[in-house]
Amino acid sequence: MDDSDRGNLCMYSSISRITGICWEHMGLSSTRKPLSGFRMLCTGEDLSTKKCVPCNSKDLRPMTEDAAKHLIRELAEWNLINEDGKLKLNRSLKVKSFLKGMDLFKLIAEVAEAEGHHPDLHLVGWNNVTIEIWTHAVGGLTENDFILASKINKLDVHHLLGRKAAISSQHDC
Ligand SMILES: C[C@H](O)[C@H](O)[C@H]1CNC2=NC(N)=NC(=O)C2=N1
Repeated sequence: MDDSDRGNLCMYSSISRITGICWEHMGLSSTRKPLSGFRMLCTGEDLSTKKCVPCNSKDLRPMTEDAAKHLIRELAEWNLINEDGKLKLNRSLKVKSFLKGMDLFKLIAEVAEAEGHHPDLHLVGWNNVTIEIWTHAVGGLTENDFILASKINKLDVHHLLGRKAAISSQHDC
């Protein structure tokens, strides 16, 4: 092991100690080399600058509830739900009209297509939108889901939302 590896090892072990969450809890592929491919445990802001990975990676597996509870703290406006043992990200918002709901879906769809990772979108009672995100390929949550949610938070959608929802979304950190 040369000096740079030793330095990386030191950095890696100190970071994993700080985060207290080993990276395999993050639902990342185990084939990534820890030293070179270590992905920092990110804040909501950092997540929006990351890119989703293809979900057909054979090593991808769902992250633990502890890891999800840690990451959700960085994600304003989103909730962690457990549906029959399956963890999902969930966000609800009111739109001004049914058509504004469709416009919101279109904006979200463009982000999802760019990431190759897709939410479940619901529009009920004409103006109630619910977004659910989980990684279908593994039946749970992976980092992809948090990245997509963080990028959705970045969308400028105030003009589409009902007054109350718009005010709360303006307080996004
Ligand atoms: C190969 C590609 O990664 C898969 O088809 C993607 C498409 N979008 C996806 N989106 C979500 N939420 N989960 C998946 O497992 C998934 N798989």
